[in-house]
Amino acid sequence: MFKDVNILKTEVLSDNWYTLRKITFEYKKKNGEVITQTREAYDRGNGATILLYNQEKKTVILTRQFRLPTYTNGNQSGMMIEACAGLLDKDNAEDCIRRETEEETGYVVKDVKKIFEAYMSPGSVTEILYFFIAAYSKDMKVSEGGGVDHEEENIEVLEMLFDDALEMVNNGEIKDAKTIMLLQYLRLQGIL
Ligand SMILES: Nc1nc2c(ncn2[C@@H]2O[C@H](COP(=O)(O)OP(=O)(O)O[C@H]3O[C@H](CO)[C@@H](O)[C@H](O)[C@@H]3O)[C@@H](O)[C@H]2O)c(=O)[nH]1
Ligand SMILES: [Mg+2]
Repeated sequence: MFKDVNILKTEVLSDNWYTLRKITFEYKKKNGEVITQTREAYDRGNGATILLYNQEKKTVILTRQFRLPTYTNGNQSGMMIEACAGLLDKDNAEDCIRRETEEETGYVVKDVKKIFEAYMSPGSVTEILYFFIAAYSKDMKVSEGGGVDHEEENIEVLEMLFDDALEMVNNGEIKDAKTIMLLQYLRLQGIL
């Protein structure tokens, strides 16, 4: 029986660091007509991201790092202010985000709360991103953070007032989608 979607052919166009596939498929439209389409899909795995917040100090922890793709598309310095995030290895999203939090920010947080998940670029990138928040305090800081040396991550850790971060969304200094979603979530929920 023909389903609404039927994959006919998958070609790997590139599998250097991540995988770019060209997929030809049949798709049944609402009116019953079956059409054949080809689409490219970039598979870089799935990811997790977290916003650390402190309700007493009214602060959040963010990171700053060079992001080459943005440099090629209008971001003059290539630097991006982002919530801590990382790609899932074989571990689940919560274990991954705890590990990334320690590696990138130097904090070992206690309770992490999953708030939602989202496809960040559904027309071209397969990735689903798992979103978390966690309270942080000074005593949870165990190291400088900054990322893993062998992965050549050069990550700066920023602690800033939540209101300043929201203002940076308004004035365009923060332009990363996951970070904007997390900051807005904290305000919408009345957490900060
Ligand atoms: N050598 C090499 N390294 C790469 C390449 N592509 C990425 N990397 C490096 O691989 C590391 C991956 O680090 P993670 O912390 O695991 O992932 P991330 O790049 O921070 O990903 C997070 O942010 C992305 C962008 O917002 C998200 O898409 C992703 O889900 C996740 O949240 C980074 O140091 C990155 O520079 C490549 O083509 N070659
Ligand atoms: Mg990262």
